[in-house]
Amino acid sequence: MCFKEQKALQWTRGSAFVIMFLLVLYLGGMIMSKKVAVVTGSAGGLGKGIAERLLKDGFSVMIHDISQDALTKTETELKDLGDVASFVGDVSKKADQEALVAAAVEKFGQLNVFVNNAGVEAVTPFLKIDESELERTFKINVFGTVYGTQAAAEQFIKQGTPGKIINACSIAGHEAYEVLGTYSASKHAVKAFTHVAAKELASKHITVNAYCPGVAKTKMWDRIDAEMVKADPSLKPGEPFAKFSGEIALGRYETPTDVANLVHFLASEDSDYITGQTILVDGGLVYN
Ligand SMILES: NC(=O)c1ccc[n+]([C@@H]2O[C@H](COP(=O)([O-])OP(=O)(O)OC[C@H]3O[C@@H](n4cnc5c(N)ncnc54)[C@H](O)[C@@H]3O)[C@@H](O)[C@H]2O)c1
Ligand SMILES: CC(=O)[C@H](C)O
Repeated sequence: MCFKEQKALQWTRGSAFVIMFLLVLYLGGMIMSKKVAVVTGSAGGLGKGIAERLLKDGFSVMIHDISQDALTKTETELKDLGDVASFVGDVSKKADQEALVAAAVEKFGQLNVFVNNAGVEAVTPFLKIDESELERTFKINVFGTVYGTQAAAEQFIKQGTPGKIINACSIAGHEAYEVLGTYSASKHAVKAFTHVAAKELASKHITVNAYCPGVAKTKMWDRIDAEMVKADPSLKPGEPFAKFSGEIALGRYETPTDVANLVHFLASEDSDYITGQTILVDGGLVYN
C-alpha cells in the first residue's frame, strides 16, 4: 500500500471512530433525556390510565402493584406504547417503596416523576369503625403516600435534579362522606402531607401536588357500591353509585382518562410553578 493509500485508510478509520463516538453519545443522551415516571397501584383503574397517558407523553414508566398477576397482564397490554417495566410491592412498606425507586433507576437510569396512586376504600358506619379498618386504610393511603414521597424525594436529591411528586387525593379529601369516614380522614391526611411536603421540599426544586377525583367507575367504586348496599339494605346494587354520580354537574361519571389528563399536566413542565395544590377533577361535585 502506498503512502497516500495508508493516509486515506487512516482518515477513514478515524472518521468512522468519531462518527461511532458521536452516535454513542447521541443515543446515550436520548436514553438519559427520556423522563422516567413511577405510578403505584397501576395494574388497573385510574393508575393504569395514568401510566398509559405518561407512556404516550414519552415517559419511560415503571408500573407497580401489589397484585403480580394483574400487573403482568397490564405490562403486556401497555408494552406497545413505549418503555414500560413492572415492579411488585406494597406501598404500606417503606422498604418496598425504596426498592421500587431503586428498580426504576436501575432499569431506566433516573427518576423524574413519582405518582402515589395506590389506595383503598373503607365503607363502614361511624360507630362500627374498628382498629383493623383504621390500620389498613391509613397504612396504605397515608403511610404509603409518605413512604413513596420520601423514597422519591431522596432519589431526586441524590440525582441533584428537580422532581415531581403527584398524590392521589379525592373529593373525600375536601369533604367527609357518611360511611366513608375512615377513607375521608385518610384522604384529608394525604392533603395535609401534600401541603407540608411541598413546603419542605420546594428549596430542593421538588414539587408536590395531588389530583382529587370525584366518582370513577373502577373496581374501587364497584366495592364501595356493594358495601353501601350491605350497610343499608333499602338500597339496590348500583344505587349508591348512581346517587353519587347523579350529582355531577357535567352529567357523567369520571373516566381514567379524565384523571390522566390532569396528571399529564402535573407531570409536565407546564406545571413547574405549581406546588402544594390538591386539584379537584370531579366534573363539578365539590366546590372550594
Ligand atoms: N375510583 C374513584 O372514584 C376515586 C375517586 C377519588 C379518588 N380515588 C383514588 O384514586 C386512586 C386509585 O383508585 P382506583 O379507583 O383506580 O382504585 P382501584 O381499587 O380500582 O385500583 C387500585 C390499585 O391499587 C392496588 N393496590 C391496593 N393496595 C395496594 C398496596 N398496598 N400496594 C400497592 N398497590 C396496591 C390495587 O391492587 C389496584 O390495582 C386511589 O388512591 C383512590 O383512593 C379514586
Ligand atoms: C372513591 C372516592 O374517593 C370518591 C368518594 O368517589
